[in-house]
Amino acid sequence: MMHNKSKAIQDLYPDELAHCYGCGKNNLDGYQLKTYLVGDETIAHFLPDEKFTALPGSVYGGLVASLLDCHGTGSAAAFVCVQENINLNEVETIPVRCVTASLKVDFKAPTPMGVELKLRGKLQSIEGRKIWVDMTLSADDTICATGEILAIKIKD
Ligand SMILES: CCCCCCCCCCCCCC(=O)SCCNC(=O)CCNC(=O)[C@H](O)C(C)(C)COP(=O)(O)OP(=O)(O)OC[C@H]1O[C@@H](n2cnc3c(N)ncnc32)[C@H](O)[C@@H]1OP(=O)(O)O
Repeated sequence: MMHNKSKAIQDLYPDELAHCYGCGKNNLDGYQLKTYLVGDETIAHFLPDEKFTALPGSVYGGLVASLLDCHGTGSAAAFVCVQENINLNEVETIPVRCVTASLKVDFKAPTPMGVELKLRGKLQSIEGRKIWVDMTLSADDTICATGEILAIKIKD
């Protein structure tokens, strides 16, 4: 997948904060989701293994929520950097880390197995340490789930 030359947000997390099961580069058993800042939105792709089946042929909702969770915190960190004029192409590690305070998921359609899923994130607003991001998770051209996250920027 081409995402210009930018690194994934999660690959910029410092090693001591890169163990998340959903997106930590240092968690070899985890999903290792990769979120990229592309223009004014964030993108990630994920192909679920069959073990994440709910009903035959469809992806279990907990995985969908996990992907939105990790894409949301990564997106929030990226949007804070944009606001603070931090160029992600010029840093070795990202100086911002966000955790999930609240996550809302709406399941719109069954998420099919065997299709690469696409996650997109758009900044809704930033208020102090609070960052709200709107997300979609799609398979081909169908939006299977939408998500809204409130992420909190961790204090230094
Ligand atoms: C130093 C390093 C630490 C290590 C970090 C590990 C990072 C890696 C982890 C990787 C994770 C990967 C991703 C994952 O999976 S993260 C895993 C799931 N998330 C968690 O486990 C987070 C658990 N919660 C907390 O740790 C704290 O509650 C946090 C850090 C979120 C805030 O506690 P903190 O003491 O910092 O701040 P605050 O309480 O003053 O709140 C701040 C503002 O936010 C508002 N608010 C809060 N909650 C809600 C809510 N539910 N709805 C609406 N609003 C809410 C609150 O009113 C306030 O607003 P205002 O009054 O200012 O207007």
